[in-house]
Amino acid sequence: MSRGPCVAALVGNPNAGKSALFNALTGARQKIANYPGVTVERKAGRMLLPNGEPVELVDLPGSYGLDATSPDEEVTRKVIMGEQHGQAQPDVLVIVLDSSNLEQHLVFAQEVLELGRPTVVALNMVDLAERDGLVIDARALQNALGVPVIPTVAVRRRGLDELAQAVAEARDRVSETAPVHRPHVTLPERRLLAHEMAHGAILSETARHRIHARMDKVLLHPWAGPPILFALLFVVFQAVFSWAAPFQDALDGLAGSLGDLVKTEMAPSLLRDLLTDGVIAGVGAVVVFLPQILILFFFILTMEATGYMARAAFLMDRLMAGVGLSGRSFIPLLSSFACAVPGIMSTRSITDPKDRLTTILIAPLMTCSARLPVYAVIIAAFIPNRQVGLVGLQGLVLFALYVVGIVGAMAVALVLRRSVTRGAASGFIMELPKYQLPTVKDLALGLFQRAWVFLRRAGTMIFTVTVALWILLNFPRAEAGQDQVNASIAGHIANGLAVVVEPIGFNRDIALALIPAMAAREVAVSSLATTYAVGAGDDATQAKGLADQLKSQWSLATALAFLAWFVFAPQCMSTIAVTRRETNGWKWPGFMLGYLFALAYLFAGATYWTAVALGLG
Ligand SMILES: Nc1nc2c(ncn2[C@@H]2O[C@H](COP(=O)(O)OP(=O)(O)OP(=O)(O)O)[C@@H](O)[C@H]2O)c(=O)[nH]1
Ligand SMILES: [Mg+2]
Repeated sequence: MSRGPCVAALVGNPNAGKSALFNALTGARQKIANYPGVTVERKAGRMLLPNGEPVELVDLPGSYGLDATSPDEEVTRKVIMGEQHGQAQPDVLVIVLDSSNLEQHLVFAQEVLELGRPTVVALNMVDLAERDGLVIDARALQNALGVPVIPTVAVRRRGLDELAQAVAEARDRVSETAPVHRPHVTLPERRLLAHEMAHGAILSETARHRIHARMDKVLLHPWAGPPILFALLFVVFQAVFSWAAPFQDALDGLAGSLGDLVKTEMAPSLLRDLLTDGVIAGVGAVVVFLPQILILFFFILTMEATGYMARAAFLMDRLMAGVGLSGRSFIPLLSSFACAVPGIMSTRSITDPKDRLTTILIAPLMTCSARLPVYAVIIAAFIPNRQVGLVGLQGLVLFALYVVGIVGAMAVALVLRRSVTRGAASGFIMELPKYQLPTVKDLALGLFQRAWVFLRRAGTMIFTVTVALWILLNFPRAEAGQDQVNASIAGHIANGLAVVVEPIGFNRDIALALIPAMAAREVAVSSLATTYAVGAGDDATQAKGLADQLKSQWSLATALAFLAWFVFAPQCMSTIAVTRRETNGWKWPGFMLGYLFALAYLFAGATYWTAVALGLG
């Protein structure tokens, strides 16, 4: 028997709490959320056995069976079977069961047990079972399954020591005994057995979950459900603007006084200009949107944790089927509102390859959080902060931009499913997770992680690109009386590109911002801020903020065209890279770039000319 570090793997149905257990046992911070299909890759961490011995613990994507049909389930099967490259076969399998959903989860559990490997069972979510009025006899289940059964509550760290102890004992048995092979049974037989075992283990059941059933009746109602979802999203976008305002003003003020401080304390020099025009004006222009990002994620994380998000997927299933997608695409598309990169990765839970490809191709149309600073800067500058009836106009415009992205994605899906990714929509079965109140700790941790990601991007990529742009904007130096931006290298390039984008109403400054913004969309904001700061030179106009600069230099028609451009334009290197990885080649990322740029150009142009015709030019 090999005596390398012991390897244990967490296996089970989706949404059983595997990642929550993994985090609790290893101190990792894997994403957990209250819907199936969150984990799509294996992830290893280190946990300690009670005797202090380290064990490699592997978190796996949830699975319904070992005959893997989707790419993420394939990973689970391979790891369990020891066929995954670079991953030692687990010595111990930890089956994670949702105790309030026992019968269903016992089906896959039996299939894993039939492998005859050293196994322990974590009877997780016993708190939810109790809440729903279920009392479960872990002993009876242990006798029925023939392996140790440990009740756990991953999110409250209950039962963790006992689980670690059971893993240690199972691990010791590895070296002593040869594997016992269990008889192989068919799926219907497993279902029947699961039913019997679940009923044998459930001691009592009261009808406490009636409230939740009633909530589902309303929230999932074919007529009442969608308006509720719509209204909820509407509130979210109102909040993004109105709640963030005071915080954003404070940050804005801070950046302003920081710039003033540098200006008064340092002698005029290129370094001083780099600090004020590049770092503070440029990077600062992006950082001030942190409050908005956090408010958006507060809602997303809350909806995920409560179980409402999965209901939204259920509601959208019919609409998705209409354009040839299944409700399974909903979760990846939803994740893309945060960022298309994890969104595209989570398409691994989609079984049908064409379904999956279509979802990957339209994911960048979902409004990712990197677009928020771009939209917000333009909206704040050009859309008056007025009430229209009960709602604010700025929030309404933001909401509309999100809707245009979604409608665009659905239209593209419809076309793709009838051409390049032709095929029928596949059926959709998703178990609905239980309603839960989000824990303050998880919510705070999730927000902290988002803030960290955002600030790290600002400090690394956005900072680098902005400084590079500042250099290209400052050299060669302009002669007296000449415009510095026009004289610079960046200005020359921008003037060239401007010819191409002039027909859609874009000016030189926009052309200049679009190139560095290929790295990431927020860079458009920092680039504009830096360009205006450099262009203004040292005179009084520099005191003006970015919003005032935009207002004085752009027409409303140009601003609207710019917004339309960013709904479609594929300005994100990471998305292209992840698409290449997930589709194994350059064909589909190339296709994605082509069709999105074409749409961006078309829609920005249409917006511009319509606005001009309406007299907004
Ligand atoms: N109340 C309660 N909630 C739990 C427990 N364990 C996990 N959860 C919650 O259940 C949800 C699912 O947990 P995850 O850890 O993401 O589930 P998973 O098994 O990794 O799911 P996939 O990655 O989709 O396969 C999350 O909202 C967790 O906060 C528990 O013991 N009690
Ligand atoms: Mg998981």
